[in-house]
Amino acid sequence: MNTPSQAQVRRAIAEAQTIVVKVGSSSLTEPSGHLDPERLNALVAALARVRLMGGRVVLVSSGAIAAGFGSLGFDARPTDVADQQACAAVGQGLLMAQYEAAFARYGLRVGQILITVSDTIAPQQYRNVRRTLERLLDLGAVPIINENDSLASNEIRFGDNDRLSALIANIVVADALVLLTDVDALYTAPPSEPESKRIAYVPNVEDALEKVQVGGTGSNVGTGGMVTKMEAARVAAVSGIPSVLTCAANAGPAMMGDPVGTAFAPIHDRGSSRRLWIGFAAHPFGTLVADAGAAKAVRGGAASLLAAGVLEVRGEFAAGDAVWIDDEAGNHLAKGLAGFDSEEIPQMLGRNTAQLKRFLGEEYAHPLVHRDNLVLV
Ligand SMILES: Nc1ncnc2c1ncn2[C@@H]1O[C@H](COP(=O)(O)OP(=O)(O)O)[C@@H](O)[C@H]1O
Ligand SMILES: N[C@@H](CCC(=O)OP(=O)(O)O)C(=O)O
Repeated sequence: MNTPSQAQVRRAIAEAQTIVVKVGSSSLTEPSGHLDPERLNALVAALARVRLMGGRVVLVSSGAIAAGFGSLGFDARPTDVADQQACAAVGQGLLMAQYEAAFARYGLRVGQILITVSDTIAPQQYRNVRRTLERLLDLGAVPIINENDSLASNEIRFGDNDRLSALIANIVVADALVLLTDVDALYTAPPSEPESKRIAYVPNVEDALEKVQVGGTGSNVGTGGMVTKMEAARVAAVSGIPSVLTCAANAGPAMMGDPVGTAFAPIHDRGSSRRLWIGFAAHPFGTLVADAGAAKAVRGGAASLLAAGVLEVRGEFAAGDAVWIDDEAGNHLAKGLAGFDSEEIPQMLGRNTAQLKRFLGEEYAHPLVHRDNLVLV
């Protein structure tokens, strides 16, 4: 696709029918671990305006831990996982109560959805998330999403909501992604560096990743810093979704297409949201090692991975979990959703469909990974 101009990208954002907005902890809370209702209300005013003009708005809001730790007696954001889980349990309720009241002033309803990483992996959960979001939007409500921090642990969590917001943008087939944080734009280096300069437009975020010096969080409540925001902008861009990054105070102008913050152009046409989901969200639990023929077929794009072409299975996974498909040299060829549990697979290896049917039964005469569930990497 041709690279659009900055004006075209800004216009696409202004005309977006469905828009996903992500706001970070530092934009909603005080360093003391309490909500800042004034800033939250100002954000809601900007979102309500878009909603009342007919836009479909999905809010991905961080801030549960940062809104909860103060009232539980912590001086700073706790680092212990159980403390974080407890703070999130308290803070998420406070956050939603404030959002509910703020949106109600505009006659708008909100609906809370809390997501864990495992919900983004399992196909059935993925479908549930999509269906609930679509129905909420059809009913005119504003879905408010956060990671389910009370059930997340360090080993398996998004941690920040930046990447989650890009995945949500895919699920709801958003026309734009807005990343709101505590800096007004992406800079050539962390803004604390005296030489850093604002970047108004990024035509190709993959190229920019090499040129921009990105750092971690600048606040004591945020987590991902600019690294995860760039990753979110990249996922959106390769999914065909334009994005804009700015501070929460600029939410209104950013959604109106004004030249604030940093705009990121889409770099591909829009793909199937399910495939993007597999490619970006699903964490592989194991590996299927393809022989040379199967590797060639998978690389070619349109083939399923058949048991006849698989040499080895590694790891423990259930049918529907994501797995790597590697060649014999250990290179990742693709990511896909397994059609069988890992323990069922060894008896299937090397057998063609007729043999699988004869020796193991009809239910085994299927690909290990169907081509509809497979994404090249
Ligand atoms: N190149 C950069 N341009 C802008 N900000 C950067 C850059 N590198 C690092 N940062 C830091 O990223 C921070 C925003 O990330 P974070 O604190 O995680 O915010 P949030 O809580 O909104 O997710 C900024 O405050 C800034 O200090
Ligand atoms: N889900 C967590 C988000 C953690 C976090 O700090 O995220 P962010 O502010 O987006 O970098 C929470 O609500 O506290």
